[in-house]
Amino acid sequence: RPTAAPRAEPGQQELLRKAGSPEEAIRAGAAPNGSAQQLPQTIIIGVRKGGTRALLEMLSLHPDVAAAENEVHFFDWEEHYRQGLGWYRSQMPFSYPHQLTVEKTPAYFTSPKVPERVHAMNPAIRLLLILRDPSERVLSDYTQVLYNHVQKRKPYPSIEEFLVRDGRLNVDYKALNRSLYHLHLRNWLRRFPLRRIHIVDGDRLIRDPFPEIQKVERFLKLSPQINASNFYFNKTKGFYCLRDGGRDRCLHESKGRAHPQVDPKLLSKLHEYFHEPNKKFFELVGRTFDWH
Ligand SMILES: Nc1ncnc2c1ncn2[C@@H]1O[C@H](COP(=O)(O)OS(=O)(=O)O)[C@@H](OP(=O)(O)O)[C@H]1O
Repeated sequence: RPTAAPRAEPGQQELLRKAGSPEEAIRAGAAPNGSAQQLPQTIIIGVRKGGTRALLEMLSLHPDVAAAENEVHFFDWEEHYRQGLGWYRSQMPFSYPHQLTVEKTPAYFTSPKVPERVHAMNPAIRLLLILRDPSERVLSDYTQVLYNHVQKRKPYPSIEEFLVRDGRLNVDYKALNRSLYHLHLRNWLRRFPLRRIHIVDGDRLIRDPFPEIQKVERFLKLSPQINASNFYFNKTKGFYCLRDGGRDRCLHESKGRAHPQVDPKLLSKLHEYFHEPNKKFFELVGRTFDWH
C-alpha cells in the first residue's frame, strides 16, 4: 500500500481552492509596470526575539528581494488564514518576476499548526529560522513584554517573579517554552526536510552580520550582491546598522534594548535548564551553537 500523503486539515483544501493555484494568485495581483504581488518563496519563521527584523532588513539590501513590511500572521491567526491565499498574496509587496518575496512572522516557529499549512501552500518553500542563545532570548522576550506594559503605563512584575516559583526555576513561564527549540523544530521536520530550513545564528548576526547574510544568499540561490560595506558598526546604538546606496539606517530603538540584570545564580539555573534541550537541538540539526 502506498503511504498516504499527510492529510490536510478540514477546510484547508477549500481555502486553497478559493485562492486558486499560486500561479493564478500571482497573475491576479499584476500591475501595469510588470510587477505583481507574489506569494513568498521564502519565509522567516522565527524565533521571536531571535533577530528576525534584522535578518529581513539585511536581506532586503539585495536587489532581488522584496520584503513584506509588516508581520503578516497568515498561518497562525485564524481570522487571516480563513481568508485564503488570495488575501495572503494581497499582503505582499509588488515585485518583479525575478525577485524573491519574503515575509517574517516570528510566531510561526512555535505555532504547531503552521508547518502543515505552509506545506500545503508550497512544499518546496525555503524557510529561514534565526535562533539565539535560549537564555538570552528569554531575557529579550521578557524585556519586550515589559516595554509593552511601560508604554501603556501599566505595572509589570520583575523577571525574577516570572523565573522563580517556590525557590525553583518556574518552568511554566511561557518564555522558557519558546526557547525549547528542539520541540518546535520537530514539528517543522514532520513536514519539511532539514535542507529546506536554513538556520541563521542570531548571536553571530549581531556580532558580525555579513558572513551570516552571505550564507543566506547562498541558501536562497541569490547572486552574491550584499557587501561588507553595507554594514557599519554604530557605537551609539551598539549594533551594526545598514548602509544602502549612501543611506544609513539603524533598526528601530525597540531593537537592541538593555536586558534586566539577573542574579548570577538564577542565570546559571536558566543555563542549566537549557543544557539538555540544547543538546537535543544540536543532534537534530547536526550542528552546534555557542550557547551557554
Ligand atoms: N543590527 C541589529 N540592530 C538591532 N538589533 C539587532 C540587530 N541584529 C540583531 N538584533 C537583535 O534583534 C533582536 C530582536 O529580534 P526580533 O526582531 O526577532 O524581535 S521580534 O520578535 O520581532 O519582536 C534584538 O533583541 P534585543 O537585544 O533584546 O532588543 C537584537 O538583539
